[in-house]
Amino acid sequence: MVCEKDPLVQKITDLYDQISTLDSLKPSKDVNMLFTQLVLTCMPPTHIDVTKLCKKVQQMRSKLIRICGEAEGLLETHFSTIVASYDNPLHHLNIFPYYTNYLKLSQLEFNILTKHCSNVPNKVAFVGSGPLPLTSIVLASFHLKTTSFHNYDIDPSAKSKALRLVSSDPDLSRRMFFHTTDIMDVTNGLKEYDVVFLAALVGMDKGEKVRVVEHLAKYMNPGAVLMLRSAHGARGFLYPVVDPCDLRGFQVLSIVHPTDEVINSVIIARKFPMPKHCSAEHPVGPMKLPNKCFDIDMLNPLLNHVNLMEELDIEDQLS
Ligand SMILES: C[S@@+](CC[C@H](N)C(=O)[O-])C[C@H]1O[C@@H](n2cnc3c(N)ncnc32)[C@H](O)[C@@H]1O
Repeated sequence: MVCEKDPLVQKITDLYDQISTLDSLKPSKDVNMLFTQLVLTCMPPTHIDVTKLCKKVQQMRSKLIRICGEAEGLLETHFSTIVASYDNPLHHLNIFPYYTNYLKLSQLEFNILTKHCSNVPNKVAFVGSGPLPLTSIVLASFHLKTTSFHNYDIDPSAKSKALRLVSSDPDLSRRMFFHTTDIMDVTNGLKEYDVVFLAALVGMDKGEKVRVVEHLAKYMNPGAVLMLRSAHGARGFLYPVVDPCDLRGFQVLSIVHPTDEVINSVIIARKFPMPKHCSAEHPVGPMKLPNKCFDIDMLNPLLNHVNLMEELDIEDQLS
């Protein structure tokens, strides 16, 4: 059990106390300084397992994740507006301070996707795309150049802001679509996608995340791929952690934990083909191989020498 006496937890708690008393979470010198300190504190690999926190620290973590989510939304809105003020917004994405992080995260997600999928996806959904849909833009621009991207966001302002970024680009304006809706209200439309990305901030606690995943399991096409963003170690104080056991209805193929400035872990899973004895209401549980398969490879050369830990690829185990 990890409690508040742990030195790392004490440091995170101290930063939480300062951040939670800020008048506003909008980007400013103080906000940027505190969140930079928080990210640098949570980034290094650590012994901490956020599923084993004492009640008091768990409560602080839940509040901190929501605060980080709100601040991230405000940061993306702030920079989306600045980038959109240029004639060719897509040539100015590097104004966003975490643009290179998204380049690396999208490269990693593309490498993982191509490792498990032989065909180039025709249609991809990104759930929780936000006012600055960098993942869709980077994947569409550099990696999946014939794929169409359907971006879903519950926030009405996200669509109008995102459209201002891509509408001046002849290629992306034809391949990028934006929908304002709660993903829980999208049903049979989910069947159209070869790949669904689920943003880290959709489902802010375990219960919410599981409900979203179960909804996707119910309506996604059998055999379609789900790419989820999670967190590992102390990074679990910044983002919700997705446990393979939460992925009922999916076969978990690989889990990758970057150890550099790419904060999110990446999980790739495939929706089971619907067995005869199951129905959409009662999806089959995840095929989770015994834990002995979940060895940690410090560096997997197949993934372009990105600094990461990879939990062994399940499909290799099955072959
Ligand atoms: C701020 S963006 C940040 C995306 C971030 N890069 C990530 O990977 O999570 C997260 C977006 O998810 C959206 N969102 C949260 N819950 C949602 C839901 N149930 N359906 C659709 N969008 C949702 C929020 O409105 C927000 O704009």
